[in-house]
Amino acid sequence: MTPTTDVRDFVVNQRNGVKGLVDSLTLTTLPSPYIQPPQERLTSDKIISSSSSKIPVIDVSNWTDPRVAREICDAASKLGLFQIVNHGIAPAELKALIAAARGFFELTAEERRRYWRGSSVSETAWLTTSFNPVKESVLEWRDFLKFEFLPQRHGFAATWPPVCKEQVIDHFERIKPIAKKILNILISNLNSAIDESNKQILMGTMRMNFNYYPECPEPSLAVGTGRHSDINTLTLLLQEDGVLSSLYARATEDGDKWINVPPIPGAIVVNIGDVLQILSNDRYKSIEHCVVVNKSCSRVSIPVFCGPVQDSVIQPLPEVLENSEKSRYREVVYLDYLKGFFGRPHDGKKTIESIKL
Ligand SMILES: O=C(O)CCC(=O)C(=O)O
Ligand SMILES: [Fe+2]
Repeated sequence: MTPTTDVRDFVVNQRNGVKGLVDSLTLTTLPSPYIQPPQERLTSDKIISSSSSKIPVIDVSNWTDPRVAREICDAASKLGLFQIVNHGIAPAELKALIAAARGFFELTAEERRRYWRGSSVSETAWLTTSFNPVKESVLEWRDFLKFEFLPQRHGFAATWPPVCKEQVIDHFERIKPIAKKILNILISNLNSAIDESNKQILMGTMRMNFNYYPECPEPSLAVGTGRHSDINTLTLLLQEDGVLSSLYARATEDGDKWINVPPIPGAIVVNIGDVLQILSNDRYKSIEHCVVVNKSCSRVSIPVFCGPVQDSVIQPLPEVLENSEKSRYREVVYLDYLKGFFGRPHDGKKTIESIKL
């Protein structure tokens, strides 16, 4: 990269990512394609202190304890986000996964580029930058590698990067039963059950991101991940320990106030996605969240997204509408919903709003 190279071209079209940008230049100011308009910056006046409002931390060491179900359903219907501890995945396994993600981003730009979206050597893993660079007027300060978990397809992971392949498969396998237990609790609380009619909607697909946020010369002007709610059913996110003040959740549905979701060693952040909000006809809330970047250190986060298969029809569960309650959403095929979300820049809860009746 030379001083005259166009930054957007270097990062996006030449497939270097923002990691490639920080590695090839000593940046002292934020390049203009990353400068967010003031309304998108998370300034301190928008942040609620964690002493006045807290993210629930739920001990799930005994899944059959009615307290666990109560706390999960309560958190899903209020904030739409909570953390779980004592979930059974060993801290050393989580650390190994974070190290594997860092290992991938420490490969050379040329090695990383082999996985770039559109020409990746793997059909089920691809790397890209920002969120939707074609549609975004301002880019997000993030690269991410996405994995699709297709255990029924022979050799689905054969071409995944060797530096992280084993850890990613292990993590999918460890997260799956935990996601299932949480979904079971949430769905039972709606007087329904996970069965043949809805299991492909609830967790027919599992995807994982390695999100990588490089150190940023002027973090207050940038965003790592812009405001959005996840569109799937349930997300289980691993944050890297020690990188504070990064993930923020909207504190109230109206108003521009945000609360930090602090990393707790060994914990997993769980958030409700749009599909669960729709299935429950608004009893559960998908939570808007965003990520702030850091001046002195990079950060890795690893969400696992459980969600519907593409041809699922998404609408409130029949049990929820039993007492002639009206559906608040028009039914939608998940593929169309995906296209709506991925077809525009991150924009809060615009996708779910677009199908509100
Ligand atoms: O980096 C994080 O903590 C959250 C990332 C996120 O919201 C996402 O990948 O959907
Ligand atoms: Fe998210």
